[in-house]
Amino acid sequence: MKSDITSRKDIELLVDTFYEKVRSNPELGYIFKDVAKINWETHLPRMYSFWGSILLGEYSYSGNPMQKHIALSKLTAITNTEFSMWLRLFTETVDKLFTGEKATEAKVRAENIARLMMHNIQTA
Ligand code: HEM
Repeated sequence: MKSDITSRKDIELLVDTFYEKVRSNPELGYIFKDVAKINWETHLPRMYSFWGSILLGEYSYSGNPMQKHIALSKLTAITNTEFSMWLRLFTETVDKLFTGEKATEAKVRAENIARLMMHNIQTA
């Protein structure tokens, strides 16, 4: 039976599963591989900290995601199409693995941040 997101282990499972999907997605994978040339060994722990801070109150993340995504959008198109796909994969991952208050919060926060990112990219 599925349960809620309650531990660092849950966050790591969520993030790992989500980025597995992202990496093999035709619309998103190349942005990470070819445009940002991501180092997964550093990116994944940053994302554990990001979601751990949002959902578990860890205070372990420091960074400026808005600035990073604006910079990225100058290198490749990041439009409603890419954001919709990102959100679809994120929602699918949360729903496949978890259920509960934190699981819902994860989806709501992702949607709100995505909306703000889109707005900032479009007006940058
Ligand atoms: C189309 C949608 C998105 C794409 C293609 C995308 C892509 C990327 C890429 C390539 C990076 C690595 C940047 C770098 O290290 O140079 C990154 C970092 C990051 N992304 Fe996204 N992203 C998207 C949406 C989102 C959303 C909606 C969120 C939050 C809910 C998010 C949160 C983050 C965070 C926290 C980082 C780490 C920033 C840091 O290094 O501190 N991203 N993203």
